[in-house]
Amino acid sequence: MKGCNSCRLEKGVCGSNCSCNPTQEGVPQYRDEGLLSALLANIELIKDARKGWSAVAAQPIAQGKFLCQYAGELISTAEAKRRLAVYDNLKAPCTGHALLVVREWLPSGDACLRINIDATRVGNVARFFNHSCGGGNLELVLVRCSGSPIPHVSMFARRPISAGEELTFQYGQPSGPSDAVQQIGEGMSIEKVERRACYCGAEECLGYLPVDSV
Ligand SMILES: C[S@@+](CC[C@H](N)C(=O)[O-])C[C@H]1O[C@@H](n2cnc3c(N)ncnc32)[C@H](O)[C@@H]1O
Repeated sequence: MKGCNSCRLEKGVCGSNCSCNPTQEGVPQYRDEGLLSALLANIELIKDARKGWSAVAAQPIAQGKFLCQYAGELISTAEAKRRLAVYDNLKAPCTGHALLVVREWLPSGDACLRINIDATRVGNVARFFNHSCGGGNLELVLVRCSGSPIPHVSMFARRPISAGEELTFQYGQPSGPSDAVQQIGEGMSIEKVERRACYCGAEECLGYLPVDSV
């Protein structure tokens, strides 16, 4: 199926929000949600042959420094499931979706708030942060501003980061009790989900990207 020239998704997925510009093929296109211009002074985008676009620190970043929020379309779980099914069926090079699913668990571990943020077409620089099986150098913190029931997914440096280091975090990490792992969705077995090779290079690398939870 012929995909959109810019966001690389199939035409049906590439909707009215898409900022595709066929004349700039190869340049990642997305709608800047405000923080990007300030961040670009400190973060560079480079293209890796196997991982696609990667964000790299242009100068040292102190431990604990706030980098950005994970911006994107806040969508329902039903819509997230629909999109993930489409994304999972895309063949290379149409592989780089950026739909983040975060769960905020109650302390009891009995229930959670599921937050689905799709930065595939609309987002900020966070959509270029790749996965590391070793935990990466960024951590996601759920920050709730007064009056808002939905927390912001905020990204901080979890250790000092050197200039030239790629900015990564661990995809698929639960936010809550350690046994509250993400589940493969009902009716799906791990064999039915195409595993994508991971090239994070961490010692702990499992060889595959975490499977998106549906
Ligand atoms: C949120 S996007 C990150 C930016 C992406 N590299 C791009 O070019 O748009 C997530 C996608 O990047 C790729 N990716 C991220 N981390 C990776 C890794 N460790 N190894 C291989 N591919 C990776 C996968 O295609 C994944 O679906």
